[in-house]
Parts: sequence; C-alpha cells; structure tokens
Amino acid sequence: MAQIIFLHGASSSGKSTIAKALQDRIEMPFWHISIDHLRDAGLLPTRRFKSGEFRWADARSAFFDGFHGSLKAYADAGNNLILEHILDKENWLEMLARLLAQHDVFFAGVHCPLELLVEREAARGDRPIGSARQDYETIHVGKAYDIELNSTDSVDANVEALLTAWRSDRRVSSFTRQRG
Ligand SMILES: Nc1ncnc2c1ncn2[C@@H]1O[C@H](COP(=O)(O)OP(=O)(O)OP(=O)(O)O)[C@@H](O)[C@H]1O
Repeated sequence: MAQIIFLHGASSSGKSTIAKALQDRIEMPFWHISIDHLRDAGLLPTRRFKSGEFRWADARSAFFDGFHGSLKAYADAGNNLILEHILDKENWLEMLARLLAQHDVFFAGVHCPLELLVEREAARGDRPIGSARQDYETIHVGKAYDIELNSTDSVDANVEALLTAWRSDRRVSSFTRQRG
C-alpha cells in the first residue's frame, strides 16, 4: 500500500508551496505530482492549443483520464505521492477514490481568503484570471478533509500540522467515506 497525501485547494491557494516544503520534511520518499509539472515540462502542445489550432476542449477529458490513471499506476508500483490537484469535475473524487482504493489517501484541504487568492493570481500573471475565484466558490463544496490548512498560516506551521495529522492514521475524509 502506498501513501498518498492529496493537497486540494484553489489555484494560487499555496498547494505547490506546501507540497515542496512537505517533501523536504517528511520521513519517507514521496514523489511530488502535479499537472503543472507535466505542463511545464512541455508534455502538451500548449502553443497550438492557445493559438486555437487544436481544441483543448476536445483533448481535456482524455488528458485527465490519463493523469488519474497514472496516479494509480504510480501508487500500485509502490510510490508514495504528494498529489496537488483540483477536483473540478463532480465525479473525479469518486473516480479517484475507486482508482486509489488500495492505498492510504490523506486528503488535505488548502484554504486561502478570496482577496488573497485574487491578489496572488494577479501577481503571478501565469494563471487565467478568474480561475482562483471560480475554484474558491466551488471546489470545497461537499468535501470532508482529514485536515484543513489555511495558507495565511506559515508554510512551516501547515507542514507541521499536516504531518502530525497524517502520522495519526486517523482518516475521516470524503475518500475514506467513499470506501464505506
Ligand atoms: N504561505 C504563503 N505566503 C505567501 N505567499 C504564498 C504562500 N503560499 C503560496 N504563496 C504564493 O502564492 C502563489 C501561488 O502559490 P502556489 O504555486 O503554491 O499555489 P498553487 O495552489 O500550487 O497554485 P496552482 O494550483 O495555480 O498551481 C505563489 O506566488 C506563491 O509564492
């Protein structure tokens, strides 16, 4: 059984920042997995999607199905994962819970006040304006977490709190509930 720590929060909420600090601190090797890494490594023909030559809407579903399947493949092979991701389709939680049913999934909600999200999104300039707000209003609805973090707290404090909760083996999140 692999260990999976899933950081779930709006765009710009601080998932990557926490994931990197966590990977530096945690007592076992964990791979930090994010769609950002695939995009930044040049996996997608981003320029041609942006130009309209290819339609992202046509490719999106297969891309995410592949990404979700790859998480199962990594975990089934025995790799521990720090996953940062946004569940922006209603059935994704259920699907991931099924794919990762053999593994210990610790589900962490990463929160950030809306004004700060909007400020960070504008300062970064590399995310579509408005996605943080849209995520903020939707992605946490109906989700139960093993821990809820707020990125107004320091990164160190969040990592410390997460590690304490993760080590406790108490799992009460939507992932655990999906398993009945
Ligand atoms: N605790 C923090 N204090 C100050 N700035 C922060 C903090 N956490 C994140 N940031 C800043 O906010 C921006 C977004 O952070 P980060 O990349 O970690 O968010 P994310 O949730 O992974 O975003 P995305 O989903 O869009 O990739 C970055 O510029 C980062 O430096």
